[in-house]
Amino acid sequence: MPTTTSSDFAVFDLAAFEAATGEARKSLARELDRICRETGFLAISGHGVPPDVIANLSTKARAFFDLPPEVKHRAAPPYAGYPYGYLGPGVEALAKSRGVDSPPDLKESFNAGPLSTPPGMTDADALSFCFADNIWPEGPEGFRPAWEAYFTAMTDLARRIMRAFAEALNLETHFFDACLENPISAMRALNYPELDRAPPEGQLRAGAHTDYGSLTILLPDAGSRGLEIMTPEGAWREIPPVDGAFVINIGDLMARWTNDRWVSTLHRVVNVSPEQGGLNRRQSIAFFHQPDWHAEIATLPSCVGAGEEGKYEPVLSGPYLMGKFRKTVM
Ligand SMILES: O=C(O)CCC(=O)C(=O)O
Ligand SMILES: [Fe+2]
Repeated sequence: MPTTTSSDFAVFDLAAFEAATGEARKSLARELDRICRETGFLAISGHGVPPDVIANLSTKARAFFDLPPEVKHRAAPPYAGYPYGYLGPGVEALAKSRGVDSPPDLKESFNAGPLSTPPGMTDADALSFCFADNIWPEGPEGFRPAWEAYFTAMTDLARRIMRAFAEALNLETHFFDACLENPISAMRALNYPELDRAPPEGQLRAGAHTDYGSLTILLPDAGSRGLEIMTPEGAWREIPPVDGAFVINIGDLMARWTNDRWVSTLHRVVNVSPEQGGLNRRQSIAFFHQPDWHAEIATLPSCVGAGEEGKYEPVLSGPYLMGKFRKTVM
C-alpha cells in the first residue's frame, strides 16, 4: 500500500506512483488530490534523494549556525529587503505576510536563490530580486557545494512532484513543465536557537503563514517538535517529521491555480512546552518551489464549476512573490 499514514499524517510514495500504471496509478493520483484538498500537507517517501546529500547539508548548516554572530553577519544582505544571505534574529515576522502585526520570529536563517541566471533574462525586477547574487558564507568549508547539491536535488524532486500533481488534477503529466524551465525557487536553512525560558505570549518560532509558491519541501530535524498546521476543522495540529521522507506543503500559487480546490495551508512553528523539548534548538531546511518569473498563474478551467467564475485574477509568478516577500521584513 504505497500511501500510508504516520501518526495520522499522509505519506505518499513517489517512486511507487511513478512506477504504477493503469487503474493503480489513477487511484494514487486521486489519493493525492484528496490529501491536497483536505490538508495540503503530506510526507513524500520514495523521493530518491541520496541520504548523503541530505546529511551533508544538515551538518554544514548546523556548523554555519554555530559560528560566532559576527562571522555569520558577514554574509548579511547589503540592504533590508535583499532576498538572500544571512538574516539574524529579530528581522522577520512571517505573520506580517498576512497583514497580522507580530513580534519577530525567534529564528535565524540563511537564504539563497537560483544557482544561475537564465541567459536572455532582462527584466529589471527579476534581476535585482530573484536573480540577485547569492551571498555565500565564509564557512564552514564545503557549505556551498553541499547547498548546491541539495538545491539541485530539490529542483528535480519538485518537478517530479508537480508531475504527480498534474495527474492528480486530471491534467496531462507534463502540464506544469512549461512554467518550470528556469524556476525562481529559493531555499532557506532555519535555526531556531535554544531558549532559556518560554518566550512571551504571541512570540513564535515562525508566525502563522501560508507559503507563497507552488510547493514547499521541508526537512525538519529528526525528532523535532513544533510544526503545526491548521486543520479543515480550524484546530492547530502538530506535524511530526517522518523518517526518510520530506514534508511537503502546497503554497498560494497552487491554491490560485486550482481555484482553492487545493489548500495553501496555514502553518506555524510554536514553542512546545519545555518538558516536551520546546526550548531545544530546532533546525529545518525549506525549499520554496516557485515557477519561472514570467509564468502566468491563471485558474485551471477544470477547477471552475459550470456557470461559476474563478476566484482569482491571474498573477505572474515573480512579481507576486516579490510583493509577498517585501511585507515580512521588519
Ligand atoms: O521550520 C519549519 O519547519 C517551517 C518553516 C516555515 O514554514 C517557513 O519558513 O516557511
Ligand atoms: Fe512555511
